[in-house]
Amino acid sequence: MEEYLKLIPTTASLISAYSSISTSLVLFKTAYNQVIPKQLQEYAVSKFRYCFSRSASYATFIIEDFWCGLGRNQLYDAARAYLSTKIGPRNLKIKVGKLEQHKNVSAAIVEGGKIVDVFQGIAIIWWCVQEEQVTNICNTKKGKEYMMPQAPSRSSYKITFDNRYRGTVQNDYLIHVLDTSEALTQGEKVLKLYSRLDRYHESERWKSVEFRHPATFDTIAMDLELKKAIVDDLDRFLASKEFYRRVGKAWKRGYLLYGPPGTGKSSLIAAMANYLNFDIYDLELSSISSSVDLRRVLLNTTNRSILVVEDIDCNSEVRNWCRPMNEEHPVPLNYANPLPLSSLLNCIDGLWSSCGEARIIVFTTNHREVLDPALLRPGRMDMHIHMSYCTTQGFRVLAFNYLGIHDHKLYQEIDELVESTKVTPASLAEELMKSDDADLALGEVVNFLKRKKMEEDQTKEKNKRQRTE
Ligand SMILES: Nc1ncnc2c1ncn2[C@@H]1O[C@H](COP(=O)(O)OP(=O)(O)OP(=O)(O)O)[C@@H](O)[C@H]1O
Repeated sequence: MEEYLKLIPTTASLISAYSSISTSLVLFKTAYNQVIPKQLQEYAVSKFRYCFSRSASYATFIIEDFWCGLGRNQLYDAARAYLSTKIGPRNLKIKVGKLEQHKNVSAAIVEGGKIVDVFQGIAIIWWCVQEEQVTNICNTKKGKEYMMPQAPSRSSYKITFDNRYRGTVQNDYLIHVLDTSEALTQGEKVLKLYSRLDRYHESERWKSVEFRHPATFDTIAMDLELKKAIVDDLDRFLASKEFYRRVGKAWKRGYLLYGPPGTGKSSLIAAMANYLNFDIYDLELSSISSSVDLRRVLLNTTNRSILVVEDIDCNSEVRNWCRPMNEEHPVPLNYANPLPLSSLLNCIDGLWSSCGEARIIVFTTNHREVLDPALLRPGRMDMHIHMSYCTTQGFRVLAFNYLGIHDHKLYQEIDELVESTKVTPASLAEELMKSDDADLALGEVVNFLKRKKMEEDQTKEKNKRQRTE
């Protein structure tokens, strides 16, 4: 035992060993700095780093705001939301702000800022990078300076990590970032309405504005059974991801809305978008110059969105989708290089079958009867929705929207008039808006309907006379 005790160093001997080691280190450092030239020192350090980096090499992923010029990079947006939760006291300089729809102030890292995240024991370093805007000042032959147009500045995130964990980062960590950001932003989504400039402006990208249309299925005045059928169809479609995957079809649904102007086609699209929480892409076909352009435009739309092509019977590019001219609906043909219907539908089928996410396309027309049967064929547009003149059920919905009433003594008279005239919900909505007082507003509706009925009766009488003459 005594033998073993002798081997344990005393406190005094430990202190003396510590002081001699630290003195030697200081002496070594001084000698190293004084004797070894600076260049040689840097060479030694770089060699040391090289040896070290061979055992642990670092990989870098770059996440740009736009993905290969094709569209917005979802991962970039997700990273921004994700990183806002990772900001800590070490981030001395951060950006702060608040959107109208958010309850709290949000934070974001500044350009050049760094965040260290740990996932399954792997350290992942994030950098926020912003490419400088390039302003080129050029000289003309006459010596005058002029500014070249500025390229828009691009933002990106850079992540660095030990390359040995590349698979985990690529397959698990980035999915974790996407999932976390989705959970964080759930319920905060502000719908967007995207549109494009015409083909003469160099605008490849969609421009968006916030979409805050108040229409919902509750406020749409239409046949109740038809309304229920649309809602059920949308629900079934959303729940059928597995079905579409199994049968190898693009997870998309097409709706053709037809009916006279002012019957609520645009309102129904807005109600669908609000119900599904989908953005809207308003595609003006006259802005498309070729099939290649169409492809690029469609690639730039995001998943879970509604692509709308309004008034397809009026659109010059699709007039060849219409039957030849007839007296009632003069539709001139012979447009130069119109975009064939098949191009649009094939392009949609081809592109959307690989996106794996729900997409909806809506065509609207005031004249379904002039459309090419190819568009009306089953399988092209899944559901044809007739937006009709106002019905008595529809009027009840409108009256509740505008006056907040379920019943009124004038309803019986209004019902009879509505059933015997062709009035659009838009024109009735206009009458209802004339007063907040239900008696006055409904009085205006009765007068309007009586006038309408008289006009219609007169027209019928005139037509009858013309036919007998
Ligand atoms: N079915 C409806 N239910 C509720 N409101 C309606 C309905 N139809 C029309 N309206 C009212 O009339 C306005 C115009 O209707 P909307 O633009 O939706 O009709 P539309 O059929 O798309 O017309 P157009 O063919 O001219 O584009 C709407 O803003 C809304 O206030």
